[in-house]
Amino acid sequence: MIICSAPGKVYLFGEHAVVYGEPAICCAVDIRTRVSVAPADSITISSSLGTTGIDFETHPYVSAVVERFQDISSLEGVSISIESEIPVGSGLGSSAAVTIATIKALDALLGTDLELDDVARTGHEVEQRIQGAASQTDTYVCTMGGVVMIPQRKGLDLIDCGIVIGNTNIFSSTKELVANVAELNESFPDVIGPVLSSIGKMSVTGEELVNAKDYVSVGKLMNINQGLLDAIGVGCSELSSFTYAARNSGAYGAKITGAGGGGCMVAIAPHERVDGVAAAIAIAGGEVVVTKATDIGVRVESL
Ligand SMILES: Nc1ncnc2c1ncn2[C@@H]1O[C@H](COP(=O)(O)OP(=O)(O)O)[C@@H](O)[C@H]1O
Ligand SMILES: C[C@@](O)(CCOP(=O)(O)O)CC(=O)O
Ligand SMILES: [Mg+2]
Repeated sequence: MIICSAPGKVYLFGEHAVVYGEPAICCAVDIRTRVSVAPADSITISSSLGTTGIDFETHPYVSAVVERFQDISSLEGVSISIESEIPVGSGLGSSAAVTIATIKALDALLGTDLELDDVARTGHEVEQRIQGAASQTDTYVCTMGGVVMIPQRKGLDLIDCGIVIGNTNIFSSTKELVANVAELNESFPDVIGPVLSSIGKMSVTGEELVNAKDYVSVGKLMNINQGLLDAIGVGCSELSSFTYAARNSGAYGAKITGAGGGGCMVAIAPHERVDGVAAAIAIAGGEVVVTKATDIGVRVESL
């Protein structure tokens, strides 16, 4: 049996705008999805969502990965088992993590010898197929780890501060939220276009600030980014309440991470303020995950 794992991620800046070609800064975090694969007579995919064969209702991402390997190798049967610390449909990149860990595990099992760039590219193609429109951000960051600027694929310094995530536990589908933003952009292109390009400018300014470890300024920009995410309709009252709770208890800054509409917000905070920020988000009703940036991308855990 082969086991591979891949990390989740948070966006410091740029979700949604990155789908329109604007830059984003995304950070791999220390919560992971593990995928085990073993030779078998037929195809079985088993996760907390159920046990199926190739099934685009229950396991769209993993099914699409299996179909890719059927195209490039002689794959007929395999047993795939998924365990994840990343909440599903939450903005933490669970779809990218399960996709990338499955690609790496099947690559190791079938000896297809994919380079890391090929793993990321194949993962992006799968996200595009299932999500409709998808940027390369989640699949690239989850493959490589670290803090990455997209589309430049430039590695930035790992952020050295607390990362506190607040989960609304409201499931939100990235595909739907991306489609909603597209609709808004079609209705009001002259209004939404500049909002998306302003978000992109925050990533450009944010790059230098991250590398300078100026987290006070990074936090201020994250707060501005949050206002613009609200403006494009991907907020909700719980996300707003958690972001204000985090800011009022000493976070550098706080915003939605990922698709929004539910899912998670992320705060960055001085290490000594992490407990206070976590408590404030919990009192506001959030399920809290305290984590840190990681430079460990996809990896083989055991062969
Ligand atoms: N542990 C898992 N096991 C099986 N499928 C998963 C798992 N985690 C995520 N997925 C797939 O990813 C989808 C959620 O992806 P998405 O809507 O992009 O949200 P997220 O923000 O979590 O990436 C799920 O509906 C499921 O198809
Ligand atoms: C909204 C978007 O920018 C990020 C989505 O992230 P997640 O699936 O919510 O973790 C979409 C994308 O980049 O493909
Ligand atoms: Mg996703």
